Amino acid sequence: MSHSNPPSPRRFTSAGPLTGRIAVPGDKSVSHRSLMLGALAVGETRVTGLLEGEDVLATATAMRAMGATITRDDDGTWSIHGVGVGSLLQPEQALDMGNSGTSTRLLMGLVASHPIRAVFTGDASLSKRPMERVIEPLSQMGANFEASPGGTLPLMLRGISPAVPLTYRLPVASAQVKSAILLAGLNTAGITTVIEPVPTRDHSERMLRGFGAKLEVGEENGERVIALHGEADLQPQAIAVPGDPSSAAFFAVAALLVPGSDLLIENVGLNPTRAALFDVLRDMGGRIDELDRREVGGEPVADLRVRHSPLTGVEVDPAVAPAMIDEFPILFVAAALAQGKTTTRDLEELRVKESDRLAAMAAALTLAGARVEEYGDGLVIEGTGGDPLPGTADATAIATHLDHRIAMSMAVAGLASRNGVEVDDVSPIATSFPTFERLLAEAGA
Ligand SMILES: O=C(O)C1=C[C@@H](OP(=O)(O)O)[C@@H](O)[C@H](O)C1
Ligand SMILES: C=C(OP(=O)(O)O)C(=O)O
Repeated sequence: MSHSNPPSPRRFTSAGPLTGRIAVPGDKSVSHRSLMLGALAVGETRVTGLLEGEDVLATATAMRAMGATITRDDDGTWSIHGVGVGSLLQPEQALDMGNSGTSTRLLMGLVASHPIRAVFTGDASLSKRPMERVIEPLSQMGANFEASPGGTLPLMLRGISPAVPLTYRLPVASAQVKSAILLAGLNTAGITTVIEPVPTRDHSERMLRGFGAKLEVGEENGERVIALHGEADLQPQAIAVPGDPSSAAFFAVAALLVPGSDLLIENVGLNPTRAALFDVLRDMGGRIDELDRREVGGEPVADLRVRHSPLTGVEVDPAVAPAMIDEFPILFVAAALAQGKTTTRDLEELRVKESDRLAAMAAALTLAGARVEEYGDGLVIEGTGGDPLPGTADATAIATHLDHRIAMSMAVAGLASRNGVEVDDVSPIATSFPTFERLLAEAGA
């Protein structure tokens, strides 16, 4: 789980166009939440299309350690027998969260309002990420923390029951912080309220309602107000997880960049709080058509037909950033091959993901021959106008810093390069998209 294995370097080179149809694995955010909410419902929740990536498997292991029975049938359907809100057991060993920020922060919320103690550990990347953003509101609800200096993992959390309901205005746009508080609110008498000045992905709200929690979403002074009624009774569900738009993003950009490509990506989740990358790519001139729009598991989905297109640089509106927060690394690759300049700003949050994604992508694209300027809060990229990037020299490899999205973004850059791009370690890709390389091969790249 924690990537102690030796790194697996890989060179990605231009091959043929991407064609045919592929299906990307299930959405990571929805998969985590299916396991967590299933573990809190009494009875059997069944989940199809669950992402079987390391991050989600870390959540499954943690929920088992706290009492849920979680199994996988031969046909790939997952079954979760939950313990009920308020009945999580104290885990006997430390919860190893691997590389996963979502597992860590959301589970901290769950533990916070149960009378149990849990130790959270993670890999070298996760151990640098800020946890103070959840420690602060969960402490206000009554939980007690012993964290490493700077509010990082490893940390010990002592939950409390009854916890105190909280009204909390998010100081950073973060679905993980919002979700941690709402999950803590499930076992807290009274109403727990989160105020979001900037809307973030709303899977928690949709799924909490789907599981039968009483949750109201309103608007006050232009801010979203989410109120959860505590001591909830969750009902088991049948969940079909839509394909992950954050995974589809790599194939969409690859197909736009590689001449001759015409690729169908099936069953892509297009929740408006997630899908802004596809709008930005269309603004850049990308031919991305939505076919057969429908609903899967309470989320809008469509098949995406993506054709090679000349792209033009754009100024990305900071207001759309939360709806494409994980897609900036791959957008930067698209920008590196567009005609003219792409400007991004207000992206400080990218510095506290699995890596500092502004610094990592600026260094990586520069090494591959792109023209990139790094600022405190964003990148400005002058594209090649469609010419392939030079690529990396034989003895140099892109540093991925245990960050799956840097590895996959630079793999796509390799497909659109003259000499190929060497990535120092592809093993982190298994955290969110274990079938990435197989699907690249299937699509002909
Ligand atoms: O709630 C979630 O499932 C996620 C929220 C986002 O993180 P932040 O809340 O830190 O922005 C995102 O980057 C992450 O991949 C998944
Ligand atoms: C930021 C990400 O995930 P997490 O925060 O769960 O590690 C991501 O998948 O890009």
